[in-house]
Amino acid sequence: MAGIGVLALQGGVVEHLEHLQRLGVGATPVKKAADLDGLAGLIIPGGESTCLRRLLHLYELDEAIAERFRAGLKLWGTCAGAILLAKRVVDGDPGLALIDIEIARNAFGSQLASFNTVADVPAVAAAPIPLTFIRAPKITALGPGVRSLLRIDDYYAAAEDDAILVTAFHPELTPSLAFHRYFATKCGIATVEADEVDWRPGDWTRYAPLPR
Ligand SMILES: NC(=O)CC[C@H](N)C(=O)O
Repeated sequence: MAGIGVLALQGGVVEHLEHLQRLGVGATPVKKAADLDGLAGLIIPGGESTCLRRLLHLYELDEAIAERFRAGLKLWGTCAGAILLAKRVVDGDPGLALIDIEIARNAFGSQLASFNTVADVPAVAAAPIPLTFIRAPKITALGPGVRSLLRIDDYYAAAEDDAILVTAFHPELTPSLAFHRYFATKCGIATVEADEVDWRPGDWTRYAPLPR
């Protein structure tokens, strides 16, 4: 069965694998090009985008991912992963440069400006979704062919084209499985019913905002 890989060089890997497993989706850590064999989708996790860009190059995974992408591999970048997938990085160098968006790194300020919020994302789930932003970027412009999934204030927090999903936040660090289910569907992979972790806005504290 085709599954979904999680790039496992640096950053938030385990939490993505666990969310996929809760949905009954085959989940594989990807450390080298051969690990991409047979995958329908790849998640590029959050972490540190300059570090990830260098590691992708060092392990020759940048070329391998671009090649598989041209052959139909679907991609989802969360936070640093979204930065790596963007064609334009404000004041920075692009990485894989595969989706026509502009993105600004560290756009909320320092790590202390990390925060949780809750938003309606009608294309992804009927109920509001919890969102965790950690020294997050802002998606500042969308090219033709890219759709907004969530706009907040002056930025896009989630967007997609036909083959790539990008989120400025970290769904894998929340109790919600909605974005993982959405990406699995985009990859043509069926998910199991429910197993949605029960939560109510305001009562999930695992990643509460840091004290000032
Ligand atoms: N949570 C994250 O992935 C943070 C991204 C990080 N600030 C960067 O620019 O690489």
